[in-house]
Amino acid sequence: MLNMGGPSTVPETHDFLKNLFSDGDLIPLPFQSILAPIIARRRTPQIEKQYEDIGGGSPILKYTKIQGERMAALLDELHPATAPHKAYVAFRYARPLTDETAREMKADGVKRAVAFTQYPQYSCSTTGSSLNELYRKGKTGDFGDGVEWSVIDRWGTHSGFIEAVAQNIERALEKFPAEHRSDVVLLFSAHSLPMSVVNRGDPYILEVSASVNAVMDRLGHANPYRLVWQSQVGPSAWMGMQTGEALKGLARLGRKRVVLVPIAFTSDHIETLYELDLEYAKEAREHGVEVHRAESLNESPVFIRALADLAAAHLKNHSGGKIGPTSVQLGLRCPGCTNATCGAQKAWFARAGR
Ligand SMILES: C=CC1=C(C)c2cc3[nH]c(cc4nc(cc5[nH]c(cc1n2)c(C)c5CCC(=O)O)C(CCC(=O)O)=C4C)c(C)c3C=C
Ligand code: FES
Ligand SMILES: [Fe+2]
Repeated sequence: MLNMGGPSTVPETHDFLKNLFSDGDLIPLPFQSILAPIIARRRTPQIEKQYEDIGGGSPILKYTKIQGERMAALLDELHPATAPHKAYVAFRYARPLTDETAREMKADGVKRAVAFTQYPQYSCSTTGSSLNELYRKGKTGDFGDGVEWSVIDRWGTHSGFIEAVAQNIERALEKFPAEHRSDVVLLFSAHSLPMSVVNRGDPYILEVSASVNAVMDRLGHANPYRLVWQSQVGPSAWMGMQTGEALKGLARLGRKRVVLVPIAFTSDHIETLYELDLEYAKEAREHGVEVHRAESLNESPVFIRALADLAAAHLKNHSGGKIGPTSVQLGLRCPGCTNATCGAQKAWFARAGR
């Protein structure tokens, strides 16, 4: 289960940020190995405070373990041919990092593995970075020899995922009086991307939009909605409109009932708990807006069932060389890609299942 991870405790914040700013697939910096520790150190106090404010750390490891254990148990029933199944976590910036997980899988003697991204929608800065890291460790044998790999690289319109999000929206809508419910604006919010990433042809904006469209179809288009973008960092241009500005704009236009919907991350993190709940919602309330947030998927049984369905269908179709070990879409690099690792990664995974 691939994801970025987060500091489980406040003192882990510095290492998390250092790993994040050292990732050239996420943030390409000149003199990266020199600049990354400097930027990380400078940013640490502010981000530590945010993790303190949300209860002393990121819950992503806790939720990923729960999701993985329950998914694996369901999979044993849904796809007994490949049982027993075991979920491992490989985070990009926090423990357990890929090399730690590789050692564990090697010690367990794993021979068949699925790289299952926990980002529903594909971006080269998120899933792409995790796959590049997995490729680097895989090709040097860190996971052991002769492991058959395949990849679940995106699933942003899977019906079980869409159903789980829709149910959480319905629960949030119930907090408004029945007579006002159909006026409530659904404000879908996803982590933004720098325009330099969008403009090289990254698929994330399209895929997040497809998720929103699928959720709205499931809800029968009963509410007006927008997709907006949050958490931009640094001075460069990022995809907009920004979530905070959108909330203020809606207030100005007299649209004072809003459900905020996190759509690109499956468990709580500082962006839901801090930015959405503490910053934006508080500010919006000051502008007279009633805001409720749809819960993150966290332990949603509908969502965990969706993960198991995805994995079962994948194991059925992508084992033993019947069809390729990855989706067709993973094979296409962004038209503007200049990162040689992306090409090598795709070629390696295309062979890894054969
Ligand atoms: C799908 C989700 C995410 C995308 C896409 C994404 C792209 C992206 N992020 C940065 C820079 C930073 N992100 C940071 C934290 C962070 N990012 C995501 C998710 C996505 N990022 C999450 C969930 C988190 C925080 C973890 C948490 O617990 O909330 C940070 C560090 C925090 C900070 O310093 O503000 C940075 C930096 C870039 C440059 C980027 C696309 C290229
Ligand atoms: S940046 Fe998208 S494939 Fe390299
Ligand atoms: Fe980010």
